[in-house]
Amino acid sequence: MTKVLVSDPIDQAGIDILSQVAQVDLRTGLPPEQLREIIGDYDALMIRSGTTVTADIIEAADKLRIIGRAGVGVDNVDVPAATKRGVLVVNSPEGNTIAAAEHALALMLSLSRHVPHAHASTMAGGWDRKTYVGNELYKKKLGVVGLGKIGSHVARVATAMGMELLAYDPFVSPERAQQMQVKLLPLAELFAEADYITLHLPRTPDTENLVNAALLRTMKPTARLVNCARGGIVDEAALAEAVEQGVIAGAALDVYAKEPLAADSPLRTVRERLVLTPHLGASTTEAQENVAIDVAEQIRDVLLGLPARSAVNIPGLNAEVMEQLKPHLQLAETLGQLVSQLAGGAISELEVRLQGEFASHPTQPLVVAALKGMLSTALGDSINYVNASLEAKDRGIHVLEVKDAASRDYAGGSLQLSSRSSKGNHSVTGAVFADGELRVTSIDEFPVNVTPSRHMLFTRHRDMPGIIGQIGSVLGEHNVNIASMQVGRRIVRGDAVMVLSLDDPIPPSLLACVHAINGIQEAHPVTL
Ligand SMILES: NC(=O)c1ccc[n+]([C@@H]2O[C@H](COP(=O)([O-])OP(=O)(O)OC[C@H]3O[C@@H](n4cnc5c(N)ncnc54)[C@H](O)[C@@H]3O)[C@@H](O)[C@H]2O)c1
Ligand SMILES: O=C(O)CC[C@@H](O)C(=O)O
Repeated sequence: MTKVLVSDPIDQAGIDILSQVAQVDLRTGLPPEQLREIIGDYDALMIRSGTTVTADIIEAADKLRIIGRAGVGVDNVDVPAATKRGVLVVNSPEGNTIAAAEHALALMLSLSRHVPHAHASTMAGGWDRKTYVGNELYKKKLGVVGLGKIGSHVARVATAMGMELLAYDPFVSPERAQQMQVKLLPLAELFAEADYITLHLPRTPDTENLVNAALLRTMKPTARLVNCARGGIVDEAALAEAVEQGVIAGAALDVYAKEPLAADSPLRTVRERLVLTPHLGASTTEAQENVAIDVAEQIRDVLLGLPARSAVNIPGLNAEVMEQLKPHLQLAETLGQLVSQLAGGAISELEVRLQGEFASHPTQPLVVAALKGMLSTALGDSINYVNASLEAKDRGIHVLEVKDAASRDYAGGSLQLSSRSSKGNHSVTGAVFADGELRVTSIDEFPVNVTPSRHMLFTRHRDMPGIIGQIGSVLGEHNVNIASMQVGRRIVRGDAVMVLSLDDPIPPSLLACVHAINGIQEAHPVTL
């Protein structure tokens, strides 16, 4: 029975989707050691930000095929460890964009009009209209750090509110910024000029403690900071001090370096001008339904053997690409299996050559498929689209990608894989014909026209009378039935290759007899 563990609270709509294909166990708040103990039973894990999936947990996850993060950030998942183990990580890149953007705007308005503090004072019996005089956002400068999905929505709404938009995002083009009526500035200038600063960038080694004491000191004393992105981007102790001492006019945080926020965090001692929420950015009914459906559908699809649309650890290979390139990926995988079985040993270099029309397809998915096929000969089912590139790298396999658009061999182009190993070099070429059929079109540069089949035998031999008959007789003596046969040669009575499609696997004793035939130079059984 396929089993999915849901270890954080998710919307029922997600549970309903998962229940179509699996037994769903909802067990929230598990301590890490307990999660480690039970994870081995599960095929899929669905989480929000509450569960941290460490390398240790992934190590114990013997059956796990997919981790689904119902949200954007996957910083609570050890993605490299998952990749290494061949576990797919998927997220919901857009399901909570609006929710997070609106929370950042809510925090900005809370700061400018002192809403939380005025509320607390009124609830405590007060009627204080002097202390809580605010400021308008209208005509103020808003600095957006990280102009991605959430930052862009904040920018659009803030523009409509009459704010002047500044932004810092090293990956956004001046054209895009101009289109959004946003002035791109270096980070230091943005911090010095803005009246409000809102952070919408990921936490990475580059952005950790980006907003530190020194940067906070460059802000205007009237300026305010909002972080609804990720904890750890702001130095919390430095921020508490800057707000307390009036270095800046206020700050609002939704996310923290360590969550839940420690009881003794210096942030909890700041009584005024600081607004804290407990990671509520994505907590709207709408966003929770969106992300639960988005991620549950991907888990369901992957458990059914279909591709995921938002895979974090297979760059460039989403469901759309996989559907479009399906026969081409199958060809790359098949050629990968063929070349590794022809090589018969550890391959040190693989050249992936996209010829003619093939060169118009994205290279990366085809390379991954070729590596998956190639490595599956030795590693079996443990190799997949997730870990193929990493495994190849770990094994020191040098991968070369060549695009030769000028080649005109087949209408749809062709794909050639060439391997180098201590036992010699081999190459196989294949094409996808108009009917979607795969063909092997050359082996070691000898032209053939072979439809790949489950059991095959490849020989390299002298082109001389009688040799084909002898091979046929040996197969017959071993009760191995030939389904089809192809011979390829470049010159008469020179070297030749033969490809036999067989109905049965080749026993080792048969292979020894084939090798013993006079004129046979190489014989390789292939199983696809
Ligand atoms: N508080 C919440 O509940 C909540 C909810 C959703 C998302 N988030 C967080 O919000 C952040 C943004 O999410 P998104 O969906 O907009 O992501 P996104 O990928 O669409 O945008 C991120 C932007 O940050 C930019 N960026 C990367 N490094 C940068 C750097 N060093 N300096 C400046 N910009 C940089 C990128 O170019 C990109 O444009 C993420 O950290 C995400 O985890 C928080
Ligand atoms: O799960 C949550 O509520 C937070 C999600 C949010 O931080 C995200 O990165 O999508």
